Amino acid sequence: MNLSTLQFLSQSRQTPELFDKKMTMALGEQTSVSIFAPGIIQFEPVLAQAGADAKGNTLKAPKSIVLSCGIHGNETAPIEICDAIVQDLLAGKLSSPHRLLFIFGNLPAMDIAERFVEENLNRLFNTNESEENMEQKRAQVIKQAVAEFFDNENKPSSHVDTDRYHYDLHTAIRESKNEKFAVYPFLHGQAHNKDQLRFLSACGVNTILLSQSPTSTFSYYTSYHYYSHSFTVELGKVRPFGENNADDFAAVTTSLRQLISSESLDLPAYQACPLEVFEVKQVIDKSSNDFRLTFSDDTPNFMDFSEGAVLAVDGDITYTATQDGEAIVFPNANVAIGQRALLTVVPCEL
Ligand SMILES: O=C(O)CCC(=O)N[C@@H](CCC(=O)O)C(=O)O
Ligand SMILES: [Zn+2]
Repeated sequence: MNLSTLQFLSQSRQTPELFDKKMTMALGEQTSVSIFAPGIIQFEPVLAQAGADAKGNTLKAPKSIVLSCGIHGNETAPIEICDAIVQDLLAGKLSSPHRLLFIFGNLPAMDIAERFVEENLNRLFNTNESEENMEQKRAQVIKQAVAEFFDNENKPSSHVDTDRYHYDLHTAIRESKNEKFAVYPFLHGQAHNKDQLRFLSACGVNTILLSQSPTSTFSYYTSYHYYSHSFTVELGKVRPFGENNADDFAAVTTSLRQLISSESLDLPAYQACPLEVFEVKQVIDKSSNDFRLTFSDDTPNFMDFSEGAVLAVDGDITYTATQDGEAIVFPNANVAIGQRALLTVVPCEL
């Protein structure tokens, strides 16, 4: 296989059978490339594997960085950003001192421009190992690739001393008052990392939601099992392939490329970052086909409500805002029964 002419994403979508077996190849003299499966590719610096440069000097340990996109097939902007980065790495236009794993999540859903084919892939990152449909099978393949990449024999002892990173890139169904935002998965009492928020701010992501409980999302999975600095990052609104405005993604594209290509980053001070932090107040699951939201489909994420305002009705159950300023995020009445249909958030201090 000629890596310099490989069109990794488009060939993964068009001829996935090419990548059915794991393969490892050299990319020039500096980089080893492993393809785990269609849409899953790793880049690893050869010298870093040996731990020393040509003169025998010990090298700084490389970061291990996972960039995932297309976990929802119609969230195209992150897919386009990661596709361009992978193409530049393969063509030798970009190089990295770090270990990189790119995951293009739901390839069949990309082809039909849908969030998923049979089941929401971002609700399958838990201990369940069923393989009854395409998304369940894909979740197992992704989990296996991540396990090999992070290699828990060398697991850090906490989130404090980790050099593992996972940015799961998405776009949202609705407009958002705060256009770019990130979900910081529940850390089970460990401290939130301000350097990570500085990096997200450099990406143009200045709104952070602190999750308060375990979830079955990909970012919670890597955070919990591998102690990576993990985030679900929402970069804007869902649009079809080719309809994303590159200017809207310039800061995140530049910052991700710097993260990949530099030993260390020059980030603004935490105090200088215009961050707004929220904590999740209510996680509202749909429990019946009678579930409905009380606000219109064009109500944006982060619209806030007064205490007592009715947000959703589910048969006999009425969900209301519990305090003034409680805001809605990810409202979706069309989810499967048992799944999250709405989050509410309130401002908080880190
Ligand atoms: O806009 C929406 O309603 C959904 C956008 C999206 O896919 N969000 C993620 C968030 C995952 C998390 O909470 O960490 C999802 O719902 O899977
Ligand atoms: Zn998504």
